[in-house]
Amino acid sequence: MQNPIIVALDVPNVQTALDLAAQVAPVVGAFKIGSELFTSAGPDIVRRIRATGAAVFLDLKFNDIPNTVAKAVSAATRLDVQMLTIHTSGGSEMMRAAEQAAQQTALQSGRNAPLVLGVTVLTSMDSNNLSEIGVQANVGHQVERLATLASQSGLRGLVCSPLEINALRQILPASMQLVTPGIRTGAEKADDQKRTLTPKEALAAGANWLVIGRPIYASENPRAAAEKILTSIS
Ligand SMILES: O=C(O)c1cc(=O)[nH]c(=O)n1[C@@H]1O[C@H](COP(=O)(O)O)[C@@H](O)[C@H]1O
Repeated sequence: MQNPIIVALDVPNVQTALDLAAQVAPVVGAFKIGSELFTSAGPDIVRRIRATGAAVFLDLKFNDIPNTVAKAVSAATRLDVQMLTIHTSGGSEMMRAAEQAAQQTALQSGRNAPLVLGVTVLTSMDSNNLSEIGVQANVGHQVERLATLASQSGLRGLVCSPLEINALRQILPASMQLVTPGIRTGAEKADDQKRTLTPKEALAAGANWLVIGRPIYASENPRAAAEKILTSIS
C-alpha cells in the first residue's frame, strides 16, 4: 500500500515549509499546500516542493461560479499538482466545470489530471454550526447529500471526516478516493477539529488518505511524530 499520510504544510513561509518537508519526506506520502503558505509564498512553493519529487495537494478550496472555478482548476493543473480542493456546496454545475477543466487542461499539457476533491462538511463543524448557516440536516446526512451530488457530477474524490467514511462507502462507487483530515492520535488536543478519529481508525473505516497537520508540524520532533503515526498504521 502507498504511504497514506499527507502532511499539511500549514506554515508561514517558504523556508519553514521546505525544512519541514525535507525532514518528514522519507516517512510520508505527499504534502498539502494550503491558503496560508500559498498566500505568503505563491505558486513557486508548489514548484519547489514538486522539484523534490513529492506529490502536492493544493488545498485552496475553490468556491465560486463555474467559469471562475474552472479557470482556477486549469491554473492548478498547469502547476502540476496531484490533488486540489473545491467546495461541493458550489453545486453540480461548478463541480462538473471543475472536473472538465482538470481533464482538458491535463490533456493539453500532456500530464495526468489531478484528483479534484470535493470538500463536503468541514471537519471543524458540527450540527450547531450547520444550523447557524441554515442547514437543518445532521452532519452525516449533509455529508451524504453533498458526496452523492459530487459523485453524480463526475468528481473522483472527496474530503470528509473519518466519522463519515463507513456510511459513504455504502453509497459511493468503490473507486471514490476519500481523503480525511480531522486526524488525532489521542495524544494531542483536538484544537478546532470537531469530528476526529485516529489514523488507524480512519484507515480501517476505508479512508484512502489521511491529512495531518498539527500532530506532525507542531510537535517537538515532526519526523518522530510522523514515524510514530506510520508505525501505528503499518
Ligand atoms: O480540505 C482540507 O484539507 C480540510 C478539510 C476539512 O474539512 N478539514 C480540515 O481540517 N482540512 C485541512 O486539513 C488540515 C488539518 O490540520 P490539523 O487539524 O492541524 O491536522 C488543515 O490544513 C485544514 O485546512
